[in-house]
Amino acid sequence: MTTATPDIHRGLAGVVVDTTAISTVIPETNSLTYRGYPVQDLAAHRSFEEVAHLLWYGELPDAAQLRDFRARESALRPLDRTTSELLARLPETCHPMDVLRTAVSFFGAEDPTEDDGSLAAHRAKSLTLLAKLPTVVAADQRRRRGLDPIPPDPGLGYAQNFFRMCFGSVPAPEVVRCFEISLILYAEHSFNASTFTARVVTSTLSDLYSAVTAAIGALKGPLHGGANEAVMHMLEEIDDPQRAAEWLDEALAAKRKIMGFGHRVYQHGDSRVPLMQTALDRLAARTADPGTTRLAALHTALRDAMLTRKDIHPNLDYPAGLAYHLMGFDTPTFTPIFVMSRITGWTAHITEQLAHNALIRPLASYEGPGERAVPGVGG
Ligand SMILES: CC(=O)SCCNC(=O)CCNC(=O)[C@H](O)C(C)(C)COP(=O)(O)OP(=O)(O)OC[C@H]1O[C@@H](n2cnc3c(N)ncnc32)[C@H](O)[C@@H]1OP(=O)(O)O
Ligand SMILES: O=C([O-])CC(=O)C(=O)O
Repeated sequence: MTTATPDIHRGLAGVVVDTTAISTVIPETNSLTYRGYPVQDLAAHRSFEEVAHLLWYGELPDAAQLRDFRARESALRPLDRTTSELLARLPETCHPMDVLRTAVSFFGAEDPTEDDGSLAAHRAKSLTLLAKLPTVVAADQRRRRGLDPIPPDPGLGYAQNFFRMCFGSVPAPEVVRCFEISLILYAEHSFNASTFTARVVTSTLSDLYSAVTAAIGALKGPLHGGANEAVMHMLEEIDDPQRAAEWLDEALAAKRKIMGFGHRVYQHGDSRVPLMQTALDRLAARTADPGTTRLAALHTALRDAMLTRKDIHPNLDYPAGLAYHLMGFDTPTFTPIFVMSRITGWTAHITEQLAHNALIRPLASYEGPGERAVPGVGG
């Protein structure tokens, strides 16, 4: 008897596994919409809080809804003492993504409604994570700099408060705006690896904290969210704009993946890059510092060389990585900032998965040894 060889979809490339009403990526036109709205228009004209509301509730908030959303979010920002003490005890040798993963896992252990799968409970947990994650990220960056945490300020917006908790002050509005644009662009991207991870965990009817903890693990990798940090390490390694092309030739000859380039879904450029690049250019233009000018020149030179040699375009991590550096964040803080944003998309997907759940469990084509006897067993 012959059995037909099944089609293998390694990496699930091109496989449509479910429907979603949250966002759509249209690779043919390089476009991305959240609940139908073009992400570029949202990023240019709306706040991150408004976009979070849109992703969770399906509509942009009116003025009263936004006031209520902001009040509830800002009230949830402080960490309790136990969490602060626990996180302060984690080794500084671990990556800040490990701290964040541990924090979410601990929030789950502390939450008395952990097993309440209602929509209201899910929304409350999602808001709690949105509010508390920046407090964790900022405290961890300060700890690594030998500084005490700065408590959240409920009078400040999400982005402004994060800057204040990190650095003790809020930068110029153009800098905050650039950061907010990055948060909006990072918020949601359909069935990417970390979101799909969250959906897989949710599909077993596990809890929201477990799904988010797993998603953080998936985002950490350099082929996914970890690339925004890897971009900065790469720029530091190349160092000189004049060396960009030569470095690239050597890296490609060595079969290295060039961080911040390429995308599973977009073949002709990431829809979010032009807006983020413009925001980055504005940020770089704010200073005459020679180090910034050099980094910006190197960033452009590497992008141009990659396009000439491979016709592979930058993804969002390429401009976002350098933008976060210019804003003053430490490189290991970049991917945790991505988490602070993508938590909105993850939790929207967790809710959607639960609303029409099917256990996610694909098949594999076996290619190991044929059936054989365990030594010493049988005749
Ligand atoms: C927010 C995000 O998560 S966006 C993604 C962030 N990740 C990165 O920037 C890491 C670098 N990029 C990559 O590794 C890839 O482009 C991915 C993982 C993002 C997408 O990968 P896939 O869809 O699986 O495509 P795959 O890796 O098979 O690439 C297809 C071809 O383009 C090449 N390619 C794609 N991206 C790159 C890159 N960044 N550097 C060098 N070559 C690349 C591959 O080597 C491959 O060439 P081949 O057919 O000659 O073997
Ligand atoms: O969609 C993907 O594969 C990666 C991702 O999360 C993004 O680009 O924002």
